[in-house]
Amino acid sequence: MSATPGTPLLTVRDLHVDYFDQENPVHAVRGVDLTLRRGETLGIVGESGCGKSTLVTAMTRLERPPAVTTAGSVILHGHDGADNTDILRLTERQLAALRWEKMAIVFQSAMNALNPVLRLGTQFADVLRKHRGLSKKAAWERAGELLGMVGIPADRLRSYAHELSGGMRQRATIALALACQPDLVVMDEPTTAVDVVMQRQILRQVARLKRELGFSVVFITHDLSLLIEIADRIAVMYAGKIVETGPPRRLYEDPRHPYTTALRGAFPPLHGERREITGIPGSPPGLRTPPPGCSFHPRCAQRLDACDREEPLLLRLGGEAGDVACHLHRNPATTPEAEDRHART
Ligand SMILES: Nc1ncnc2c1ncn2[C@@H]1O[C@H](COP(=O)(O)OP(=O)(O)OP(=O)(O)O)[C@@H](O)[C@H]1O
Repeated sequence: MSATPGTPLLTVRDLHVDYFDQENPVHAVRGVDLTLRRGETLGIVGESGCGKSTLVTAMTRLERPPAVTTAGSVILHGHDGADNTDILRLTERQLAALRWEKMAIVFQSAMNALNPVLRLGTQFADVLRKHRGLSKKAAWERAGELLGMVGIPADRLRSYAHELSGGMRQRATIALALACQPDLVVMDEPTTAVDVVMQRQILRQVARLKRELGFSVVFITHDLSLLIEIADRIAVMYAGKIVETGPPRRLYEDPRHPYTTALRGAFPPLHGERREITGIPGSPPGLRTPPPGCSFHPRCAQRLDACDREEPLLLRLGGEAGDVACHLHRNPATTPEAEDRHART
């Protein structure tokens, strides 16, 4: 983990994931491009059903049938750009070597991540012995330190998951994810099952650990206000596509995509002035047959003639401002990925 902060850690290109559960599949991820830099927190936000979980499970090869990754690449960059690995091309054995050590995932429900019939210490020790080659005694000691990092006393190592509070369980899964000091920690709605006070405490702990240990985070939520507080960069996802990216401040003060504006209105800011909360009319489209053109057009108050016919490309806004895919913003310079895609179609 000594590589330079700010260099790319993960590059996702043109990722497509379908659920083949019926003759007409669900196109849950439809050509996603993303770059995660070392040491950064990238937030992915969107309403339920926009494809966030499908995206991160495909990126980490944790997707389950009937999900199939049909195209794309997910490059994990080695230190200083060397040893690039396409995660989608790895064998199960190669993947097993990456899991925990390079990337770990924290799911929404800690109960799913922790084994109910094993003591916490046994679960931590299993991972540490397998991936770190520690002796049983050293593994239990290290497990105690890891729990300590998230504010859980080491004597809880003897507890079973059901004996812990919801907040403690979630913090324990975060500690477990950090056991082998991975470069990447994916967090899929890690704080939805806990109350707001615990949520803040957990997020503060994650931010502190990230500063100390230097890992990168991909953080998924439907709450844009939360990401404004914790993310270095945000990607807004709608109907299986990234429709806007940018730094939190720009996205909050000057959202360009009408969907981002709608999401901002749907969640109260955690700090600052109080605003009226406005719901987003309608609901995200079914992804077996996504709407033509811009997928948001049926719900968009600002739609133009082209919106139900032409699909807007993700265009660069310039500098560090990010990208947007919306016909209201046709002028920004085309991204290299968009040009490349254009040339191929
Ligand atoms: N096992 C499955 N079989 C068929 N379709 C699925 C399956 N799982 C998810 N989908 C569909 O894939 C699309 C994306 O779902 P996904 O769970 O990735 O969205 P999400 O943004 O993570 O939502 P949430 O916040 O509710 O988890 C949705 O249309 C959903 O109905």
